[in-house]
Amino acid sequence: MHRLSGDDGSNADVLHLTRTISFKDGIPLAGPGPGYSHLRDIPVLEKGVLVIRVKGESVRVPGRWVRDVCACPQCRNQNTAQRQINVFRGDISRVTIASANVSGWPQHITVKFQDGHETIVPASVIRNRKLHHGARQREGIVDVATWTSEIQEDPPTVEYADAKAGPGMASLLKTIRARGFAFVDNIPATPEVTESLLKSIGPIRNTHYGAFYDFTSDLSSKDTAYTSEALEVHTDNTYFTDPAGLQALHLLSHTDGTGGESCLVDGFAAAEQLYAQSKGAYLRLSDTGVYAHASGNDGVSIQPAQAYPTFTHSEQYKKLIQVRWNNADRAGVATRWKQLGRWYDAAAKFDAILNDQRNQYWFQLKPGRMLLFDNWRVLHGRAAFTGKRRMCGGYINRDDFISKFRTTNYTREELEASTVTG
Ligand SMILES: C[N+](C)(C)CCCC[C@H](N)C(=O)O
Ligand SMILES: O=C(O)CCC(=O)C(=O)O
Repeated sequence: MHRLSGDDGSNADVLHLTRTISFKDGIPLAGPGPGYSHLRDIPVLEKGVLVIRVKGESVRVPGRWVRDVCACPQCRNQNTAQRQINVFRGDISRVTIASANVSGWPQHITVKFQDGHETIVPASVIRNRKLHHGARQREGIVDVATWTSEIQEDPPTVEYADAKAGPGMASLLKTIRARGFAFVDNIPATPEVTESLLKSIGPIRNTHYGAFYDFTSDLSSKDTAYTSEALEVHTDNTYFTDPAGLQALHLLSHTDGTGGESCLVDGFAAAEQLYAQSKGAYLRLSDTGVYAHASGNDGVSIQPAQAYPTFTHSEQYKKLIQVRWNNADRAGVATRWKQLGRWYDAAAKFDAILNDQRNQYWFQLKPGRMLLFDNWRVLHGRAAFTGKRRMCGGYINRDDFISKFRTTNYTREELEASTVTG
């Protein structure tokens, strides 16, 4: 068991995600037992809190969880299956349950919130909340310089003419390692040149969106990126076991309309702020796995190999190496019922930091200025827009990104010294 100091200073046992795998006849039997298949008792409402009985124990269900899992058209995009609400802020974060209708049990319960919103919670959703249960060269470590909105004064920028190869490419990738992103200026505003530059860094990852992407708001892929809606800041690919390391966005055109401004937040800076604000919350987001999904496209139902925490640390260097955060694509929190409320409290703190304008860098992308950012660190979002907006770019694997950084910034001897003996 991994003991955490809870926000209220209490010792909270948080089941560490490392599972005990016992081998029987060579067949690995992994993980904890079945979910709440024994959930027979009808949930009851006690003073506005839904209470279920699990293994004879009364468990309080966080109201935010009930709303968070609401699958009605208002709360969940019926085309993309993505969440369209944010239970961490605003009125919705404070709503309590007014009544619960259990006439549909054991199939479902219908919960009515104080704001009048009704949520049908299938019993399967409750049951299925199973307990899911060396060197600097080698890792391409550089001194990380975190930033907040002041980065707008002097955003990291490299000229395309320099970035194409050699020292310019080394400088571009070192800048991204240190700051989390860089603009490539005066790049020809064509998909061909954009793709070529990306390929000079590493292979473009092929996903269910295709490889090099050139998209607009036509829902050609069932994801809200393919709409004209606002996107709150997020990291991409939280539904992949291995989210892309680099993401490129190059606006090719935007006609007959306005909006679509881009926003970046340094996830490492936000994590630092959370740690300073509440170590308990930071640790909670470091030790609680979160599932994510990509389910909109026909024939696509992607989930990561396991639930990964919001903050991942290098076991070797005890450094924060990855931030994973996507409110729309989140699919479930792998923790006990009794810890769920604390996760939501910690997540709400982190969401507030991300949503603090002092941490947000807003700018308008334009043709000829490509954005390249570290998708393991920097969150990105956009404002809603009107008109025709065409964006292109691509994903590059984390390992390919670090590989190119290393091979352009270190000599072969340094690399061999750190790779073989580090
Ligand atoms: C970049 N491209 C437009 C191809 C896909 C965007 C996918 C966005 C997805 N919700 C995620 O967060 O990963
Ligand atoms: O359209 C944009 O500006 C960004 C879309 C987005 O967030 C993404 O492609 O991941």
